[in-house]
Amino acid sequence: MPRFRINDTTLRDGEQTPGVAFTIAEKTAIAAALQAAGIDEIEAGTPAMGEEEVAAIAAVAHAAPRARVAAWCRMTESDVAAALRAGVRYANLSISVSDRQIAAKYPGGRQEVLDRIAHVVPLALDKGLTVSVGGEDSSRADPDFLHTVLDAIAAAGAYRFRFADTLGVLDPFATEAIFRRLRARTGLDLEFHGHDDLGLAAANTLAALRGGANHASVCVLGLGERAGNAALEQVAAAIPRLGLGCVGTIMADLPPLADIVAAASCRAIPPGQPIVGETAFTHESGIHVSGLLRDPGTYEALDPALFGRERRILLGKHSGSAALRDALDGLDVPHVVLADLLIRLRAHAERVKRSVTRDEVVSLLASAAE
Ligand SMILES: CC(=O)SCCNC(=O)CCNC(=O)[C@H](O)C(C)(C)COP(=O)(O)OP(=O)(O)OC[C@H]1O[C@@H](n2cnc3c(N)ncnc32)[C@H](O)[C@@H]1OP(=O)(O)O
Ligand SMILES: O=C(O)CCC(=O)C(=O)O
Repeated sequence: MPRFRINDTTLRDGEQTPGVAFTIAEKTAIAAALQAAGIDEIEAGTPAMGEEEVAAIAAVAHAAPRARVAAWCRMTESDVAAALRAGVRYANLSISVSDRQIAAKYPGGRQEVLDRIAHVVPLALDKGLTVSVGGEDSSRADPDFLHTVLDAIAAAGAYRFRFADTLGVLDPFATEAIFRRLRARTGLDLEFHGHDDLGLAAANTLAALRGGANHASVCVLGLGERAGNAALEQVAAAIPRLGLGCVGTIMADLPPLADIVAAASCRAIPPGQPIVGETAFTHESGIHVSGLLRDPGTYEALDPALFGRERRILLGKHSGSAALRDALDGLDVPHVVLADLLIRLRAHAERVKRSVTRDEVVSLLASAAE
């Protein structure tokens, strides 16, 4: 079973979510929760943003001494110098690799990209940093040039290449094929960083792992630039569930971690958010509940207890008689009354537009008897 590394970038790409801005106290609280949840690497921020951010990254490293705390840097000497001021031991040095971005950023074109890698990576290594190189816009890069970049990174002494689907334009089939080619080309560690513009970030991340990546770059709750990144909790839960491999993540710590991040980012967790949403383990439909009451495995792919959560069965418009009987346990309700009660329950649920409580059902039962 391969052991995949879960690298969280909530404090860097997650904070790039429009409108999200963490204080140092929030950053350190998130970092401590990430470490407690067994997250392998924490990308703590962008030191080039200034001395406040440098201090925040230093505080994160202090708050999570057991995780690998990394700084995100552009492929420049000055960004590396800023990372060193933050006192981190790991740096993710990023450079654009698609011709579209290269043309807009680097007057020296592809050669400048290769020259920067050859110059800045050894300089960072000399200063004691462990270096991963991020290829911005890798998904739109010329595959042959990407291979040249991989060779340049390996020659310069970095240990990992981060393939970024910066614009979120990949699908899982293409992603797996790309990673099979990259894996065949290089002995470097490979990381996938996916964006969710098409809602495929988590699926693409899993496809990259299938294809040969051994690191997943993710954000709690799928925060991140624009539509966000792959959600940490989805990727970490899916890897063992799908039999792809194992992770060091402590699943029961994911819901409290999500609560901390939601509060710090002033964003409510959508009720149906996988793993951590309020209704992620809640059932209403009659057919499901009838099956669940006999065997939870009939309609449950993930055991809520694994995530420190509980299964809930709620009454509503789609309830059936098994759910009603279960809710009214202890009350002897004849079959015909139950059938009438179901009709009343459906009408009531439509009126109130929410789940219906047991007390309300008992009142409906009483009014039926009048
Ligand atoms: C896809 C991603 O998520 S990439 C990460 C995005 N993250 C951020 O932007 C973090 C927040 N950013 C900031 O605070 C600022 O943009 C800073 C501090 C990094 C830079 O600020 P400024 O110096 O004012 O530059 P500005 O933001 O206008 O432009 C970015 C500069 O970085 C250059 N650049 C962009 N990517 C890279 C790279 N990977 N390597 C080297 N240089 C780069 C751009 O070409 C531009 O250079 P120029 O100033 O010579 O034109
Ligand atoms: O190059 C990297 O480290 C990735 C940067 C990023 O966030 C992206 O390209 O989406």
